Amino acid sequence: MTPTNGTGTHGAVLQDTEPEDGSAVVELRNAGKAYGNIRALHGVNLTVRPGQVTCVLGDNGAGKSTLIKIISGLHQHTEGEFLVDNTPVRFTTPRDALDKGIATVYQDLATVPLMPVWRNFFLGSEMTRGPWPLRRLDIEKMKKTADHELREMGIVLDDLEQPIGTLSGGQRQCVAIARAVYFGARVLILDEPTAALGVKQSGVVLKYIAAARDRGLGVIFITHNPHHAYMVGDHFSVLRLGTMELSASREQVSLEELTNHMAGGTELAALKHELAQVRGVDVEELPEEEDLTAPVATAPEGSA
Ligand SMILES: Nc1ncnc2c1ncn2[C@@H]1O[C@H](COP(=O)(O)OP(=O)(O)OP(=O)(O)O)[C@@H](O)[C@H]1O
Repeated sequence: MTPTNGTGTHGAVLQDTEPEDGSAVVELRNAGKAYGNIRALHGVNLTVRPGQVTCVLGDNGAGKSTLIKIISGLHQHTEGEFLVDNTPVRFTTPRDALDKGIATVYQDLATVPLMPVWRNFFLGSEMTRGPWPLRRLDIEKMKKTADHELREMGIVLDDLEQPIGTLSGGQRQCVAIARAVYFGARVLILDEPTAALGVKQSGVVLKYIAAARDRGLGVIFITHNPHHAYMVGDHFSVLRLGTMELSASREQVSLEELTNHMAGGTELAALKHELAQVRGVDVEELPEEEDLTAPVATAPEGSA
């Protein structure tokens, strides 16, 4: 269900230009970004299609935040092209991205902890009723809609009146995902949604990432964790020091290869060698050196 009247202007606006053939909604072609003399991102190719999860992996400082900021309208690219629905764009504010249906769920979630769940669901896009100047918040409708939308995504909460701050981190992520879906996002950018979560909670969030994908959204899932990425990903892009080191579809890369790539095969092999010299450190569980340094196929450009 999508919003009709009275939902304000802050949610992502549903576009009626959904590509029918699974073609790219968002595409970066040789894109890059320099902050003054610092080149944070260079030569990056990324394709986001409806109904697919594109995972962007990378260690600290790899350029993940810079990439998100370009797509979500916080920063502009300084190299290459950024296309939405095959048309080159240059967003100047996050509002431009939202207008194209690109919603970002940041790690801090921008919620008001003491406000009820339903109130946070509509924060900044409240439903109202009655004519001006007697217009008031339509509390009943907001509660009912939030409840319906959360259930549609398979999220069942005991009480929507409870302050959102009392939910677990995973539940809050799920509410944010359901909210973006309701407000008509076509592309959902998730900034390390499982980073601060335990195993069970991460599983719950991964389930809703899959639910958003099944509802036809293109998802960009930013993560450090190759295991989480592999559970839901259709395509994997690994950034290292601002460049894209690997771009491969699920068929082209195994979890083991992805993990080795993320770990930085050569560095980990060197670390294993060093750790082997330290008494009391068991290096048996680490992969063999030849596995760590084995090259992984990089998909040809445009095969995303
Ligand atoms: N506003 C800025 N001004 C100057 N340099 C920046 C700025 N933002 C990021 N950088 C640099 O760009 C590079 C990429 O940073 P970015 O934050 O995109 O990486 P990241 O993969 O998101 O890292 P993390 O996981 O630690 O957040 C880093 O070397 C960083 O120091």
